[in-house]
Parts: sequence; C-alpha cells; structure tokens
Amino acid sequence: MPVGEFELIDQYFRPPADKPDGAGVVLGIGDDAAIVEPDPEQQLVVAADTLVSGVHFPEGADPEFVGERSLRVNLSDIAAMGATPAWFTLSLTLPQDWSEQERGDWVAGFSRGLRRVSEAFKCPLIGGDTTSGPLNIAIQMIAQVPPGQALRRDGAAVGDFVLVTHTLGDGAAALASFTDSAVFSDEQRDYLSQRFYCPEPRIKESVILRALASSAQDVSDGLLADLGHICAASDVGAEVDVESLPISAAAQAPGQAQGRQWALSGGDDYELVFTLHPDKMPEFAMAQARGEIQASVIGRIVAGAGVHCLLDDQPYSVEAEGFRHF
Ligand SMILES: Nc1ncnc2c1ncn2[C@@H]1O[C@H](COP(=O)(O)OP(=O)(O)O)[C@@H](O)[C@H]1O
Ligand SMILES: Cc1ncc(C[n+]2csc(CCOP(=O)(O)OP(=O)(O)O)c2C)c(N)n1
Ligand SMILES: [Mg+2]
Repeated sequence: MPVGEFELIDQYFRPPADKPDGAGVVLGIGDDAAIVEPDPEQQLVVAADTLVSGVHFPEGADPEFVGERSLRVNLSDIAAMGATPAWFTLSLTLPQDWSEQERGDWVAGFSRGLRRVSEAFKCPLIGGDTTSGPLNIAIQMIAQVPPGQALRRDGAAVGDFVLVTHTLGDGAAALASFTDSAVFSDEQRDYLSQRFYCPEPRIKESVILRALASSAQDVSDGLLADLGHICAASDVGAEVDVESLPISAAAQAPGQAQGRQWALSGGDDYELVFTLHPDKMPEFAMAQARGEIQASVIGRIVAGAGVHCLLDDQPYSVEAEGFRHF
C-alpha cells in the first residue's frame, strides 16, 4: 500500500470511522483547519514543544516510545499551568530518504504510542501538518483552566517552601543508561527507560495545586534552571537542601554525588517544582496523606536572586544549571 502524505494521515492520524472526534471537536482532521468549541466558562491555555531526533530522544529510538514521549512532555507543560488538556495538533517532519516501508513502519508505531496517550488523557488530535526533512515532532496543546486559577511562575514569595513531585534525576540517568549500561542493573535500565519514554504528566496533582501553590513549573531543562525561572519571574531567590532531593535508587546507581548532579541539572524529569506558603502546608499534607499528590520539600524561597544549593549548611557546587540548546 502506498504511504504518501495523505494516506499516512488517513491511515494513522484520522480517528477510526466508528470513533467520534472527541469532546468539543466541531470539525477535526480533514479540512484546512479544525474547529473546536471551548467551554465558555474557562480560559484557554496554549503551549508548544518540539522534539528533534538526536536532540530530545536518541536516534533510532522505538517510534512507539517516541509517540508516547512526545505527547507526554507536552502534557507536562499543561500540568505545569494547572490546566486540563483539551486538544492538540501535530506537525510531523519525516526524513525524505526513508523508504516507503520505513516511513509506514515508523508512523504506524509512532501513532500507536501517540494515540494511547491521547486516549488516556482524553485529549484528541485535531489537525497538524506532514512534511519531509530531519525527523522532528512539533506538538501544540490547547487546554482549559478556570479563570484566574492557572499556576504561574511569578507568584513565589519569600518564606514559601519549595517542593518537587516524585523523584528527580531519572531522565539524565536514563540517557546515561542507554550508552553506559554496565553501571545499571537490568531492572534499573528498564525503570529508567520507562521514566524517559513514559514520563507521567502531573495533571491530577496540578489540579490540586491550583488552590495551594503560589507558583509552579515543570522540570524539563533541570531543577536549578527551572526553579531559576520561578525565581526570576517572582523576583526572589531560592535555597535548595541537597540532602532533601528525592532521587530513585536507579539514578544513584553510579553514586550519590552523580545522582545529585543529575537531580539538580540533568533535566528531562517532567516533574513539577512548586512553591507553597507555609499556611498551605496542612492542606497539602492532607492531600498527600490521601494519596492525591506525592511531593517532597527541598528548600525555601528567600530574598535576593538565583538558586543556591546547600549541603550541611555549606554551599554545594553544581557543574551546570541545566540543558541549553545554544
Ligand atoms: N519561537 C518562539 N516563539 C514564541 N515564543 C516562544 C518561542 N520559543 C519559546 N517561546 C516561549 O518562551 C517561553 C519559555 O519557553 P520554554 O523554555 O520552551 O518553556 P517550557 O520549558 O515551558 O517549554 C514560553 O512562554 C514559550 O511559549
Ligand atoms: C538524545 C538526547 N540527548 C540529550 C537529551 C537531553 N535534553 C535534550 S533537550 C533537554 C531539555 C528539554 O528540552 P527543551 O526543548 O528545552 O524543552 P522545554 O524546556 O521547552 O520543555 C534535555 C535535558 C535528550 N533528551 N536526548
Ligand atoms: Mg518549550
């Protein structure tokens, strides 16, 4: 079967005839643009993230995993805003030099992974673009949030606690495990691979945080860089207690010091870093006790600027703040 541009779209991205387009979709894939019906009671939240082969995931990665990861990292930006995902678009660039067979196989796997996440989060694909060039996946998310309730980077205040969900460092450890596998056990490699390709967008947690957190952001570039964005936007500084960082056993397999460096600046974690006024701690602790959110206190917001790391009350030096494209 020929797998040209339009056949690919029809075969792999258009919803099956027996499945409706999804909630709020007036006109889905197939026209010049999609039409959606937003909830009139909500604000729209829009974000975009691109994944480039060799930059955001290893070249030759399993396309089904790439499909999963591509939508999950985009959903993470929506979680960072405290919003509920509604729809997304996909701009896909596929290498010209792939054979028809390679192209068909790759898109079949990719669309399977993508659809699984799309269905799990009830966030349908409503359109996009397909072109040739270096392998590249660009997703645009459209989400909704009750007016004025979005989580933002600019609300942290001196005296707030700094918290992070689950664990940090697994993303960078995963990348190391793909090439330097001897340091990690088979179970650790599997765990890290799962964390890299299937990061869990903290959507449920972020809905709870809307009423609690003074600021939030997802950790994509690295904790220090991303907490640094909160500090810059809020005109404050932060202190991070290195011994409080939640780090999985797998991310510490090469040693505690390496695990800590990855947790502080490795990136690719897609956890939430957020700030809480001390008055909100009891309510947060109750939500945590009910199992609705899992997060650790890792530091505090202070007057000044920038993020400072402390170990046993002494400054702790870090090799890098986080990932930079340029
Ligand atoms: N090419 C661009 N054009 C317009 N806005 C951009 C562009 N690249 C990034 N931004 C904006 O800059 C801000 C920071 O982007 P980024 O560091 O990619 O955030 P995130 O880690 O949340 O994806 C976001 O508000 C994003 O929308
Ligand atoms: C093959 C490969 N090498 C290196 C990395 C590490 N890495 C690449 S981009 C990035 C930061 C996040 O990407 P970015 O495009 O900055 O996402 P955003 O902050 O916009 O969400 C990291 C940690 C990776 N994910 N894959
Ligand atoms: Mg981005």
